[in-house]
Amino acid sequence: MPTSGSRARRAGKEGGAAGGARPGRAPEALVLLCSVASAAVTVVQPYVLGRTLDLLLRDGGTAGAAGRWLMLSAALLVGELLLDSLTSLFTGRCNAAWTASVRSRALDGLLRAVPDRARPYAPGDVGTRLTLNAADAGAAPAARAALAASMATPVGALAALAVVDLWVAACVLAGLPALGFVLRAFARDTGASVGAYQKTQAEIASRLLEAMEGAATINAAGTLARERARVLAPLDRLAAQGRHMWVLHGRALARSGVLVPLLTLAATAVGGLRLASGALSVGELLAVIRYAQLTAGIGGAAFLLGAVVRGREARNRTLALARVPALVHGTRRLPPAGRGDLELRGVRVVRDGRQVLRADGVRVPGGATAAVVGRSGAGKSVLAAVAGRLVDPDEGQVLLDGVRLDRLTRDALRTEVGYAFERPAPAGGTVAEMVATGPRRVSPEQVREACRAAGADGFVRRLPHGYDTPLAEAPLSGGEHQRLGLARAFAHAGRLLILDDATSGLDTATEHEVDRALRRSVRPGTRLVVAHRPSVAARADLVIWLEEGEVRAVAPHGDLWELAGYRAVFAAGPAGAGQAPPDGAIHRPAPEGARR
Ligand SMILES: Nc1ncnc2c1ncn2[C@@H]1O[C@H](COP(=O)(O)OP(=O)(O)OP(=O)(O)O)[C@@H](O)[C@H]1O
Repeated sequence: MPTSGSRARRAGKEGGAAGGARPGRAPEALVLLCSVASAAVTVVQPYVLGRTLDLLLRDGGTAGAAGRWLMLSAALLVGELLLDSLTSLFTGRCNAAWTASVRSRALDGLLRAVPDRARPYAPGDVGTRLTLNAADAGAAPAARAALAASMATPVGALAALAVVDLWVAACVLAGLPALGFVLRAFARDTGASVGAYQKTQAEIASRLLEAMEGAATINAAGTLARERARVLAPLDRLAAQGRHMWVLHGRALARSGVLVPLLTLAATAVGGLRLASGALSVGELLAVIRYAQLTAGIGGAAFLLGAVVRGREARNRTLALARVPALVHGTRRLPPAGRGDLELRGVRVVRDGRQVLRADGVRVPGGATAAVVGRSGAGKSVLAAVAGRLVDPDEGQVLLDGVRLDRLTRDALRTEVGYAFERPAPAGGTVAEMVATGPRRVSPEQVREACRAAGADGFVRRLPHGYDTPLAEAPLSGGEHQRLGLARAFAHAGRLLILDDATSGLDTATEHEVDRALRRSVRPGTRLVVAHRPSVAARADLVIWLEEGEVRAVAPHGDLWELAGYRAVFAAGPAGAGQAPPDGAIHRPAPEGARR
């Protein structure tokens, strides 16, 4: 039997494969082909040039064979230029295709991830991985192809050198190990330093985003200077890491910069001696000097090697997001006539080794509204997350109309179980699109109806372009934003709707109106409402009362209000402290099966 861990890992892999199709080897192969062709032309050029010179010296500048070789030299130059242009074009396309692929795989994995598992990745860190790191990772395949091709020039030049003169070739070959050593040392040292640099970049981005999110608090507390210092604290480390990278680069370039002229000089000396002894012609001397330069040019690979190493580190960082474990969905559907009976059986959730929720035998009958109540940190959001399968419990099961949530298809789960949160994500470009975005197809009329039910229609119509106002241009308060989130949940309501603090920004009167509209105008079903106000609990059919992660009782608010411990929850609560429940609510009986 697969463990939940192995299933989650498999889902991560599946998730990673589903989005951002890999561009395949074609773009890389085109870069390689053009670079190798260009390298071949580069290798042929010195021979043709040397031959042309020898013919010109022999024929004294008269037309004929020398003229043809001259034309060939010119054609090779033009050909090299064209091939270099094509290499640039294909490199750009290859980089773009791989960057898009790596980025979408990472984003796809992140969006499918179990929220708890994605929590360690701070928003700024994710931003850096998806932008800078994804671009570096995307540049690696073309750099790898160019690196392979860059080897073709020195290897081809060395072979050509051996054909023209073995002595000069032996002299150049003797100096090559030193260059190889320089490159190897560079690749080894630069890998570690690039990884550290990328990590620090992400750290600064994370701190900056945190500061932007808490800008109002920072302003109010007058801690701007301290916050600036906190955000920029890793800057010195980043600068040191950057300097270290440049030192490594510089050292590799300097070493190869000394070695290359030395090698060329030695080759020129040996070639000169061979010319003096009559073993080489003037044109051949020209060719061997150029070949020695090209062979020693292997040092230039340091730059490409740097890009490949940087790309490898960046790819690991970016694709770590694609490997965040995701939920695995089953194959079952819900019974069509089900009313939304919800049951938590032996549920246990553990975080950091601590039990944060235990709920056994908790039932909410189909069509009932259950308020989840408890002090801050009691486990209300954890229960809400488990009840709609945003996360799986560590033990136990959650059943909807008798079917385990983890056995449902993704489609069945997301069309039949909806959520609204305290801070809804702004999906879609315009206000109407935000409300319409979801698992169901929603008409403009349904969007307006949902907005009316959520108490959003009035302020939306007062926006500059009404429902077509882009969200970025809509000056919305926290409560208005929340109402749009509610409208989206209402428009897509399935048989279970979970509101996790989704009305905390609404005044009591508006909240009451929304509740009435929810009962009248939204598809009927079971509701689970995380509540801080006694008025909300009083309107619910039953209350799930949590204390320190344990279900203390499941009963109507009226019954529970008799208990001092229950009343104390609201006395300590953030809103509605000390309010008495409306009379009518106290005596309302719980629906059948709701009591424990
Ligand atoms: N991913 C997590 N890692 C560690 N602890 C967690 C995690 N998620 C929740 N917890 C802990 O579980 C407990 C319950 O959290 P939960 O968010 O459900 O509280 P809550 O009742 O909704 O509180 P509030 O009313 O303040 O929102 C808290 O102590 C919280 O720190």
